[in-house]
Amino acid sequence: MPEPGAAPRRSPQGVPYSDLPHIVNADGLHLFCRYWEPTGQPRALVFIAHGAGEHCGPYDEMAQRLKELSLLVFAHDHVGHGQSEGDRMNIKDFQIYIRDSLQHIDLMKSRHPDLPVFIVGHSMGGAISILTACERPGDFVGVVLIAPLVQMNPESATPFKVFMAKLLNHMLPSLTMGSIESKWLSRDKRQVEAYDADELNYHGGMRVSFGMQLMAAVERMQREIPSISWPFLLLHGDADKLCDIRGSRMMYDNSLSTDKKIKIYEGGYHALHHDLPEVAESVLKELTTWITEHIPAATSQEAQ
Ligand SMILES: O=C1N[C@]2(CO1)C[C@H](C(=O)N1CCC(COc3ccc(F)cc3Cl)CC1)C2
Repeated sequence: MPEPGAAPRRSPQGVPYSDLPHIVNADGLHLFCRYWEPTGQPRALVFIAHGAGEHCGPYDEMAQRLKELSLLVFAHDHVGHGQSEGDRMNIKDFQIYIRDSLQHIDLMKSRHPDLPVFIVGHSMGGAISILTACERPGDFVGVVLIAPLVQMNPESATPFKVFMAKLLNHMLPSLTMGSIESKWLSRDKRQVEAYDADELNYHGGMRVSFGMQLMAAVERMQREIPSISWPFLLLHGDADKLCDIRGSRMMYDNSLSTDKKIKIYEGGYHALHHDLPEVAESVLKELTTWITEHIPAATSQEAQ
């Protein structure tokens, strides 16, 4: 409980967290949460991990489709994103995103101990999803990855640029590099315009220190992927300029998982779930079908 008489903690947009669904992370930061709860008995829990600079609001359509299938969907804005506290798109350790995701997942599991759990992650949220599932390999029935950040884009991360980023990180960690070029998110101009107009997205430059945390996460995934054995679905566009498709191909080829599927979208841009309408619809169908097919059949006592 807050100190008596203390000013209420407010979101970056000035809304008291007492008026918003939220959790408080291990560092005392308030994270804004969203929940999509089906009317009847839920069949599974689905955690959605959003990407860098965005927030969990744009996943509403996806979450509604999952809710219609009696799945209980939940998400939060990562530290420093959207309506959560924290320096905008800045993190001292990528592990914080994973720790917070596990905190929220554990909270929902405590409320629904008998439900299977899935994770859906996009881009940096895909990296968070992969590393979260690696920390708890037995906890998740399946992981769905939409254009996950697995490998650096070799054009933008040449050895020279990586060397310079590491050097700059020691000298000027708060120096900003370029911002996320929204034109590469989607071939649908309306989606790009919506992204650019969304004030909950971060449109500033990416700090060198944040880039370093992303690189560290990429290096950690390279080490973890050969021991991955949990089920996953990979969806990636082959015209993705923000997260190279070679990362998804490498994960598919080098993981131990026997239950894995990769679907490549010819000409698809980065945010496939917000790409051309026919692609976005296909992604929703692939994702909802894969998840429902992976919900374990009810055991005899559950069926009664
Ligand atoms: O619909 C959506 N998708 C979003 C936004 O809105 C795209 C964004 C997202 O998460 N990424 C796209 C950019 C990428 C940059 O990567 C780096 C940059 C510097 C560096 F030094 C090392 C790396 Cl790895 C990270 C992943 C989420």
